[in-house]
Amino acid sequence: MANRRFCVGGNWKMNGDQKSIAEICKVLSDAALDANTEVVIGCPAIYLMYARNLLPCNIGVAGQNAYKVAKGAFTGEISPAMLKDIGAEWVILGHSERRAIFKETDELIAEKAEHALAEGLKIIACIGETLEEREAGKTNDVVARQMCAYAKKIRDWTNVVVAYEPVWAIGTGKTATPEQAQEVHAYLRKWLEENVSKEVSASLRIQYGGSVTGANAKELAKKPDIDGFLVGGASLKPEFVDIINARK
Ligand SMILES: O=C(COP(=O)(O)O)NO
Repeated sequence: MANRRFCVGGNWKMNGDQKSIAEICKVLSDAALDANTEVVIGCPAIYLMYARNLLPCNIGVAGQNAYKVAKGAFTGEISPAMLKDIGAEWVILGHSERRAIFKETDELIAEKAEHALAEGLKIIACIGETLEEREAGKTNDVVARQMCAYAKKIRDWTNVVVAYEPVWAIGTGKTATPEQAQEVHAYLRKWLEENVSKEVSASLRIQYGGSVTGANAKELAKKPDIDGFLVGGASLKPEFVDIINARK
């Protein structure tokens, strides 16, 4: 396996309340987690400080979105500076739900990435194709287009993790096979080498996301270009510990 620290993110999306968040934070705090795996929790913004105070410091917390400027008249938005101010070290950007439901464009997401990095946050930059795009044989074209938009704004990839999340696998139970996921991850590694640098291609962690569970994580984790996961539904359950320990 390449020398990239395995990184597992939980994306709680718009789920949870104080009681359930305290419960899952206790499960994570009490669990014997693989010290070689970096763990990041993407918590709803309103509960970030609460989760930050409940989780041990070896588990990072992430916003699930942030705007492209530090402050101003942007009702309802939050900024990377605010995330940092309350102890969040990460932000998830470009999730397919932000793209599909909230109509975020490649360009806006890339501007958000640029600003979040400039503010000192680490980012999980999401990409992924729809079922229609895959069935039309356009998977590589789509992820290349999305990566190109990020690459126009990202100068230093040190604090970037990319999450490849095929939209057709998110929340559907139709997980990409390890071979399907590895094929796209390998393509992304090649794209990075050709369009960014050999060093970034070798060092950048690429997470897989889309119906990852405690039952399928180990097989996915065996693939050489899968460097972790971005987990939705299963990150709200105790089985998230098994996913974190997939390489243990
Ligand atoms: O959206 C996802 C994946 O969600 P699921 O694990 O529920 O498919 N990660 O950001």
